[in-house]
Amino acid sequence: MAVKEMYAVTPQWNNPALKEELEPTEIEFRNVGKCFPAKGKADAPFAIREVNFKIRRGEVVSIIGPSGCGKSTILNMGSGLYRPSEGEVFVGGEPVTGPVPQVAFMLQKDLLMPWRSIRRNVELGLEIQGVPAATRQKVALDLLDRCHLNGYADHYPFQLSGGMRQRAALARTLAIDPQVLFLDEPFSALDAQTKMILQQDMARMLFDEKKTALFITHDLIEGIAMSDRLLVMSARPGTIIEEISIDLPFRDNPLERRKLPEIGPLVGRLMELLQVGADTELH
Ligand SMILES: Nc1ncnc2c1ncn2[C@@H]1O[C@H](COP(=O)(O)OP(=O)(O)OP(=O)(O)O)[C@@H](O)[C@H]1O
Repeated sequence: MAVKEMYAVTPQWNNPALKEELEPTEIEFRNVGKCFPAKGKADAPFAIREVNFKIRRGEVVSIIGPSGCGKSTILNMGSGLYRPSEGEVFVGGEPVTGPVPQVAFMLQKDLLMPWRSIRRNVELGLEIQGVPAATRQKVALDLLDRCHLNGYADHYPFQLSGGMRQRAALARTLAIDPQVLFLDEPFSALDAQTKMILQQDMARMLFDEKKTALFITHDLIEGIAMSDRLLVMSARPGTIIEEISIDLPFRDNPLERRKLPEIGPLVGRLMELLQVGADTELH
């Protein structure tokens, strides 16, 4: 049975019409294109073209697509680091014309500062905002507790495992209390089990605090387990070729969602769209 047929009846827990009524649009890309002019070349090829999508407040949406199709470019435009060459980007209903304060980024590399303790790494964004030391410390310790790093506040990054460092990076990302999170493959450097545990923590926090997240992943099951919706992109110049609603329970519990029988057909559909194995002979 085709995936589209399987989900023809939209269940009550994830009725997009209901959500549309309740939640405003948080992120919108309207006909967005981006080209990067190369030195000495008159015409710059487009990296992405005619990218259109809307994300409502509290939704988690994953972008899946082949390497180089422009996923990070989309995140960089959403956070105001890059300007579109054509079209418009909106966050929180406002056009993005520079760095957006209510947005935070989390990357594959934790980028913790080696000379700062874990607590002082988490406090960094608040320090830049001029938040008093006592408040910063309270926020940081509370977040470290929620990220299961209780007792590691005075350690330095080199004393932590990869998974713990990424937990610290998550605490730092959440410290400024952003409404929107741009997550660029935050778990891809971790081993499979640590990755699943961190996905679980992240999913719970995003759900409990109704954060809006745009998430890049190459891991198809991770995208399905963590998201309300998937945006599937074509190869360069990247554009969105399909939107898939993940009408499954447990958006706050990816460990449970992974076990659902619907995951297999959804992975199959994504593999078809991404043409995984199409030009490879299997022996
Ligand atoms: N600052 C830049 N200057 C020039 N070209 C760039 C720049 N940033 C991205 N590109 C180009 O734009 C295209 C899309 O890059 P991007 O990093 O967004 O892809 P991606 O889908 O995130 O890739 P991957 O999955 O491999 O991380 C690539 O061809 C890349 O070389």
